[in-house]
Formats: sequence, structure tokens, C-alpha cells
Amino acid sequence: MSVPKLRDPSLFKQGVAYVNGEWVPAKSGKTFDVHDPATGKFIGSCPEFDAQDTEKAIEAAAEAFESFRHLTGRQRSKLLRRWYELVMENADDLATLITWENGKPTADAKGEVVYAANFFEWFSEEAPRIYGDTIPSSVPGNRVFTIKEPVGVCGLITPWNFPAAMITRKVGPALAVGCTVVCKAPGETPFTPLALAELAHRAGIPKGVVNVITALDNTPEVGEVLTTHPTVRKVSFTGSTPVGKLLMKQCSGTLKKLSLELGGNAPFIVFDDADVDAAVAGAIASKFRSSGQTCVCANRIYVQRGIYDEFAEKFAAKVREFRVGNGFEAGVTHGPLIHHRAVEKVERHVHDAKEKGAKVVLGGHTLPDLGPNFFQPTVLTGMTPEMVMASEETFGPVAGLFPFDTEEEVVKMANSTPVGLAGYFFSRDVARVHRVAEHLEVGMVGVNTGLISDPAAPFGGVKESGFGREGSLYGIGEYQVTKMITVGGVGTLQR
Ligand SMILES: NC(=O)c1ccc[n+]([C@@H]2O[C@H](COP(=O)([O-])OP(=O)(O)OC[C@H]3O[C@@H](n4cnc5c(N)ncnc54)[C@H](O)[C@@H]3O)[C@@H](O)[C@H]2O)c1
Ligand SMILES: O=CCCC(=O)O
Repeated sequence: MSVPKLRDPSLFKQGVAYVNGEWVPAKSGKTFDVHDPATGKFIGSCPEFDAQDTEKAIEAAAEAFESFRHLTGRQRSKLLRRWYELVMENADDLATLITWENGKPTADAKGEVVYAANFFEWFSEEAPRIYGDTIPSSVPGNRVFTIKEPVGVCGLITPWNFPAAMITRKVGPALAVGCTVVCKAPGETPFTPLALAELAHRAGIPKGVVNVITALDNTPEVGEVLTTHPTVRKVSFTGSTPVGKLLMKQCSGTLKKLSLELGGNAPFIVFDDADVDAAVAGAIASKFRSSGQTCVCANRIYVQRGIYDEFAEKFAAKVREFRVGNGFEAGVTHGPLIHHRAVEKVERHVHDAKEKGAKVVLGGHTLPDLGPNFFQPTVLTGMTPEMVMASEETFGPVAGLFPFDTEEEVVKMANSTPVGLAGYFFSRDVARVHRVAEHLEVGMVGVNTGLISDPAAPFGGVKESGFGREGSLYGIGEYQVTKMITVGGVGTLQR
């Protein structure tokens, strides 16, 4: 596979990050290398930012905030809209960067670009519609109302599995309400965020409003500055639960507003009154999206005993149709995992399930002939609650099918985890649809669908999957503070 070509090569930024409207290296001159997960080959280098570099970006964002916050909603809307249009105009190049550094097949990468752009579109439409409330006062003669203000400079930290969409989902609402941002791009996939920064520049977003910085080895140092610097008033993080807990501790010193979109362990329940074919399609979409590397991927597939064999057979037949390979190759449906650590985790989960009695219906092994990070799409049956996959997020292309007998039993199993991001179930019983949706301890429920992501819908978890919501009307509030204003002594006119 030769080096992928971009229509606009100037979107591929090497050795520089975007601070205060300029492309700058790290002050130390240090860089880190980024590799293609499919081939292991070198893609390019990015600056290894340190604490001082990060402080500069925060200062730039603070200065820009003073004027950006006073633009009207309509003015900010136009800037976001222009950024949206540029992302769409450059969708092919952005998708190429995503496939190159993340590994997902081109069609999925294009899907991500549209998903990412839609956050800009959606929030550009919200920007002019930021309302406060008028409140009947308890004190005669007083008038009480609220205004919504931007919280201030935001530190945004995002993962590699959606190199574009996880950033736009945060930056869209932040800019819509008048905040300025310092985004720490994921070390595995920095080139897509940097290309987005170039498009922000072309969209005319004022200098300092959007800053995109990069680090790999220095990630904890950069993270510490973003979470402890007094000027940063809000941190939004998407990533694993352990890192989320650490960042929350770090934020406590300056009591920052915080959103945490953390790991999941999604139950996917198929009741015997379900449309089995639809449930198979939903489970395939949910489980194998991005080769199983999304936080809302089905992690435990519970199938009621009466339809277990039929479901397993149809499900495995669909997985047999997958074509694994380099995401740039035509016809490839599933790419590599992000790195060797991810492959090792998947291997450990499969090994543990086999040891404890699961049957491997399909797959179960790495695919070294394809490249360093490929794993066969795998189907396991006879799963039990003692297996690691029941309690740990696999984040890979392994579907474990757990049998169950009753609704009470499966809801209890579904909830028997400290995390609660997404949950899914298939049923045609209307009463059960309401009952089970209400009893699942998760932030998002998919009923008779395996795909729930939508910029218009609130995305987020409960329990150790974090707090805060992204996308939707609720995503706006995460970047605002409510200010109450009481005007005293207004009285009434004497007649
Ligand atoms: N809830 C969601 O919306 C959502 C979305 C995507 C991924 N995730 C979760 O993310 C995990 C997969 O990603 P991962 O393993 O790369 O997660 P991770 O937590 O290791 O890394 C995520 C991001 O945090 C950065 N990071 C790591 N340590 C840091 C530190 N000390 N300070 C500051 N930044 C730090 C990384 O560089 C990366 O950019 C899974 O658990 C998945 O469920 C959740
Ligand atoms: O991986 C987490 C995000 C997935 C999504 O937004 O659909």
C-alpha cells in the first residue's frame, strides 16, 4: 500500500500544532511519531507539547475569550456553519486521514466525517437560541431573571476511536455559547484534529478561539496543566474510566466544571418475542462498528434461551461475510485494532472465555499476515457471568453470547456492572419495552436498534461511565453557567 494521497496536502500538518491562530512546534523541538495501525508504517511526526507549551495555549484561549464571548449568537453560528461546510467540502481528505491513522475502512471514515460535521451544523443552529428565564420573585417588588453565560476557557481531551467526531462533539457546543478551547488531540490520531484546526482557520474563526495541541509521552503532564490551571474553567474528557477518575481528582483543586464520557460495557438483550433477523442486524451493527472499538459497542449479548441457537447461527453467518483488511482496500468491511495493547486485551478476553468453557464458533485469533494489529471477528457461545468479558469492556471484535431465561434475571445481569453507558434490547412487547428501558441502569437505551448516536440526542452515561451529556440541547448547558439577576425595588405604578 503506497502512501495515501490527499487532494489538499496542506491539510496534513507535520511537526506543528495550532496555537493562537498559528502553526507552531513544541518549544523543546521534541516530536513523536505516529504509525499506521494497519501496516505499522510511519505516517508522520507531531510536536511533543509540555506544560509550558500548554500554558501558552491556555493564555491564547483566555485572551480570545474576552472578545469571542461578546459576539452575538448569530455571529458565532455563521462561523460554525462555515466550519461545517469546509469539513463537508474536505470530507474525502479527512476520511483518508482517519483511515490512515485510525484504521477504520474508508466508508466508515466518511461516515465519521459526516457525523463529526453534523455536530457543527447542529450547534450552529443552536447558537442564536440561547435563552434565559424570567422567574416570579417571592419578594414583592423584585424582578428575577437568569442569563446563560459561557463558562470560559475549556480544556478538551479526546480519544483515538473517533478522531474527528469526539472533538467536534465538544468544540461545537463550546463555540456556540461563546467559550474558547484548548483541545488535546489523541497521540495515536493527531492528524485529523490538526486538519480540523486548519479548516477552523480557513473558516475565519478568530485566533486563540480554537487551539489544538499534541502530545504522546507528555500526555499526563499536559493533562495535569489542563486540569489544574486556574484559567481553565471547564474540562470535558472522553476516554477510559481510570483516566477519567484521575482527571476528576486533578480538577478538584480548582473546582472546574467537568464532563466525563467514560468507558461502557453495553448489554444487548434479545428477548424471544423479538424479530430475530432485526435483532441480528442490530447486534452486528452495535458490536462490530469500528471493529468493536466504540464505547457504545455491545459488550455482552444476552439471548433468551428459546431463540438462542437460531440467533447464534444467523449472527455467525453474518460475521462470516465480513472482510478484514487494510481500510483503504475496496471491499474491506473491518480494519485493524488501534495498537498492540488493544490486540492483547482482546486475546486475553478470548483466552479467558475459552478456559472457562465458552465455544469459539468463529475466529479467535490474530491475523499476523494482514499486519501487526488485526484480530479475527470472533463469535463465542456458552458465555457465563464468571468470564472476564461479563465484567470488562473488550473494545474489540469479539461477540460473546450469554443465554438467559427470564426478564428479571437478564435485567439483573445487565445492571451488574459499575459502568452504565449504553444498553440495547429487542422486543415486540410494548409493556416490556417500557419496563426494561426504565430498569436498565444506563444513560442511553436503544430499543429495536443497535445504533443510537445522533447529534440531536443526548449522549452520556451513569455510574462509572461518567456524567454530563454531549450533543443535543443538553450538550449546550455543559458549557454554560446560569447567572441569576435580581432587580430590587421595582415596585408597582401608583394609580
Ligand atoms: N463515553 C464515551 O463517549 C467514550 C467515547 C470513546 C471512548 N470511550 C472510552 O475510552 C476508552 C478507549 O480509549 P483509550 O483506551 O485510549 O482511553 P484513554 O483514557 O487511555 O485515553 C483517552 C484520551 O485520554 C488521553 N489521556 C490518557 N491519559 C491521560 C492523562 N493522564 N491526562 C490527560 N489525558 C490523558 C489519551 O491521550 C487520549 O487522548 C474506552 O474505555 C472507551 O469506552 C468513551
Ligand atoms: O466511542 C464513543 C462514541 C461513539 C459514538 O458517538 O457513537
